[in-house]
Amino acid sequence: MTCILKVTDVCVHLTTENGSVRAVDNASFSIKEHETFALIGESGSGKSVLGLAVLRLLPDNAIFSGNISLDGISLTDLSEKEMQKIRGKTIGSIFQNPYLSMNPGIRVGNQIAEPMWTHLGITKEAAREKAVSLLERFSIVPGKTRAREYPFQYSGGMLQRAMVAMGTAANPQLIIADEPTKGVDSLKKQEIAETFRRVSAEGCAFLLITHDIDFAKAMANRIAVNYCGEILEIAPTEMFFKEPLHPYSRALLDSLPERGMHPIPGPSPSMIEVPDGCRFNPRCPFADNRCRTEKPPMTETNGRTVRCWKYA
Ligand SMILES: Nc1ncnc2c1ncn2[C@@H]1O[C@H](COP(=O)(O)OP(=O)(O)OP(=O)(O)O)[C@@H](O)[C@H]1O
Ligand code: NI
Repeated sequence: MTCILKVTDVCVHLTTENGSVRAVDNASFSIKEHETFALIGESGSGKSVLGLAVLRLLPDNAIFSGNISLDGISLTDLSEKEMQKIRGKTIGSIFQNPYLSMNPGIRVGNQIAEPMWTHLGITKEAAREKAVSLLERFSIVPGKTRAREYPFQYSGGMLQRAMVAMGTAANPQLIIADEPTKGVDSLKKQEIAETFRRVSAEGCAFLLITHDIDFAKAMANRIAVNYCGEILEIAPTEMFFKEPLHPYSRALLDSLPERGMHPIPGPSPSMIEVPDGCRFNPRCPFADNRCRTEKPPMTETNGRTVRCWKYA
């Protein structure tokens, strides 16, 4: 299967008064066509920054290095104007808060139609018609009436679905969904899962950023575990949940309620003064001298990739 997204050795450091925040370091992974790839890990570990790096929407204080290519085109070399064509067309994005992502003063139908007339080169009229059918596809009925309504007239779940409709309007090849289930109840979560599956069945790949591990488990083909700005393990979902290899992955799963809710010992590390060697070493029960001084490489082992000296 061909890769749709290829992220190679990406680093994003954010300059602040207190020093440089190492939000993303040496991130490398690729997402295949039709694949859902989930990036999980604790709050502040750099997941969203990595998603923004792919969209080239990093804040002004960000220092970026590395390469990101989409379908063979290096996004890092594109001008902002070229990048705008990619955003919303080839890459769709869905952010956690539908109230923030949707413009309160524009009719929902027009918001969904907009990426189609700007990116697909169809008339506004045709785009509006397509928006109506998209709404109906996501069970927002009757589409014609609903399209003329404003976001405040929608329930939270409907807005979430409308947002997915908007993110998928221009038939993107990849969707970046950042915390799509944050603050939604389990019924709505199921609805989101269903809409994602529908879009995925049509061939769209997903970069799913979430700390909802159950949602990642239900949706993803592969899981990447992020810790303190680094990816520590990438594994096929089933393998990962059956036998996580990295000590942090294990600790993360053991901290889940269904696995006994064992907290991970020790505090989360600073993102500015990051630990030497393996970033997890201060909290790792297996850490030895080398773990404290030398950074482990990403190593292929048993069908997955792990950044740990135990497997190097
Ligand atoms: N504009 C910014 N300037 C400085 N630091 C920032 C900026 N944006 C994010 N950060 C820092 O970068 C780090 C990574 O943040 P990020 O939002 O990517 O984490 P996350 O894994 O998505 O967390 P969450 O699960 O809470 O969304 C954090 O330490 C955060 O405080
Ligand atoms: Ni985030």
